Amino acid sequence: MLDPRIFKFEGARKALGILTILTAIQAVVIVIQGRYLSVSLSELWQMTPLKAVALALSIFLSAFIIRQFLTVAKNYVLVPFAKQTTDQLQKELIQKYAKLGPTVISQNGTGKSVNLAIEGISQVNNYLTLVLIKFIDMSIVPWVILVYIATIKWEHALFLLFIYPVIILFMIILGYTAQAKADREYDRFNRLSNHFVDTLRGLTTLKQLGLSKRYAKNVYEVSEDYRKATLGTLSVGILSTFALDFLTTLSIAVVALFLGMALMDGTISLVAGLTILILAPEYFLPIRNFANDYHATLDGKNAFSDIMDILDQTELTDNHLYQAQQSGWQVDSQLVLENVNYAYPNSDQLALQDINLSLTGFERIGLVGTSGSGKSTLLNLLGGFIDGTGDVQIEGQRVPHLSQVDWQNNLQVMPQDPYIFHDTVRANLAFYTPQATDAEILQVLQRVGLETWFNQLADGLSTIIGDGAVQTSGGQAQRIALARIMLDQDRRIILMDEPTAHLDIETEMQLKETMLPVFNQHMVIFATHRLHWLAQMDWIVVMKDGAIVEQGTLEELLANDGYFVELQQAMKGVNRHA
Ligand SMILES: Nc1ncnc2c1ncn2[C@@H]1O[C@H](COP(=O)(O)OP(=O)(O)OP(=O)(O)O)[C@@H](O)[C@H]1O
Repeated sequence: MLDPRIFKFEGARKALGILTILTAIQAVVIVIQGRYLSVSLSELWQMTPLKAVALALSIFLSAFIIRQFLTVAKNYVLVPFAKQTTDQLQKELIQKYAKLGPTVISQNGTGKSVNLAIEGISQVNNYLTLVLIKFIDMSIVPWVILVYIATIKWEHALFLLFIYPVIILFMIILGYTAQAKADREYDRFNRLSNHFVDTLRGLTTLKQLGLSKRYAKNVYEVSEDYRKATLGTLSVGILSTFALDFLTTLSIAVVALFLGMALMDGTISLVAGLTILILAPEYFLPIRNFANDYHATLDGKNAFSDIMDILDQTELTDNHLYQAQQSGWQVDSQLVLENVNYAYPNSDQLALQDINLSLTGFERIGLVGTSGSGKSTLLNLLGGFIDGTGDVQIEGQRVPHLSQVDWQNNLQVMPQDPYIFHDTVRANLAFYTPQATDAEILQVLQRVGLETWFNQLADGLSTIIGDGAVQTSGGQAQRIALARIMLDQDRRIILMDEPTAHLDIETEMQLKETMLPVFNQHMVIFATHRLHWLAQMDWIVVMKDGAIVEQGTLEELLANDGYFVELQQAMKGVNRHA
């Protein structure tokens, strides 16, 4: 019912402790309220003068007011706790995304990941605010009332005690059905989120292919699916509310019947009978409240569980094992991978198998292979975003993976679609080098050929670019990524994942001219489908189905007349038609 991981949060025990005390007081107050309402009614029924009933009435009224006051006080304790917990959860989740890296996002999908950090957090807040109080109420109030009723007439207490597990059983059955429906709804919602983000991302392609209408229909169908799943959950929620109300009302009616008979027999006084009758609905109220809100907050429970699962993922604690002996990657530095394997968590196939690679100093290494051969996975492994099994040594130091802080401090990355942050030109360029001066940034802008573009910007280096501001073309984004690399003199390893794949050949050639000098004094690992880059590489690694099938200089590979030559023919064909 409650995820025990809630108790891990700061202030949880204190808040729950205070809530428990307040609820216990409230339970006693409910009993007093019921008792004195019965006394007042019974006295009034017997025509006792109002003055004589005044004390009982005022006790009842005071209990009533205190009860309401305690409800407010409980919310006063819970709301800040829920807010603080969800704020902390949001911060931790985003930090965890940053620590776990891109793999966690690709596992969950971008839509779901974003959704968890925004909508999921508000659902968790709702869940904590609604369910916690109800849960504590349910754990305390009925039992205090039951003990009191037992002191009046144990038979009724016994009946109420027996009926309780029946209700719980009923709730569990309906709860399972609701949970299954809510899980389905939650899955659909995540699918919808991912679908929505994919559609937005691919809008240009869809428009170009004239498929946007068909895709809009697709989005409509996924939304419809989600709507139906939501209605399915709601219908179980409504059914369960109805069933619980029916069952509790029936139980109260049975109690009333027995009380009526006992009154007629004279085995119970009017005050005692009325007290039991007034307290019986109070006995069932917490479980009814809990059940009602439980269904309404199932999505919050699911979001909480998903967020906690991500937060519970083990982080690497051994990322300081490699201690750089010299300042950064040098001409004599060496990285050796021996028999390295890697499988993505959601797949039982090896995406990298038996990788043996030795990289030294400022080499330029070309990574080639058909689509899906494992080039990006190998770059991710070298970047320390994923860890495989096998033997890894940096400068002779054996490490379990490359997620080593000192190693990653050498790296610069130039992906296919460099991300332009919604920030100033200055911040976007001085990404690796926050200390860069304006003069240095301007010089680099000129070197990468962005001068004309820059001169048109309204606020110079302070102009905001990125999503929702000044947009950049694919070529401009690549130049910005290159400028980031140029500004940094310390990081000497550049990982490039088909950085020119989206560019037309003219832009690519212009960019190539700017890029080649940057390769000097760097180790460059360059995954590409474009043949003309290979002539600039010192060493070429040929991949197929996750394995390195050949490696050597271009001349050696050509002389071998093996898979590389076959691949080259195929690439030539593609490149010619590109
Ligand atoms: N996040 C992922 N989860 C599961 N499998 C994945 C994931 N990313 C890639 N793969 C699989 O791993 C294999 C290697 O993919 P990878 O992206 O490394 O190939 P690639 O050579 O870079 O392809 P491309 O040239 O098309 O970018 C493929 O079979 C791919 O389906």
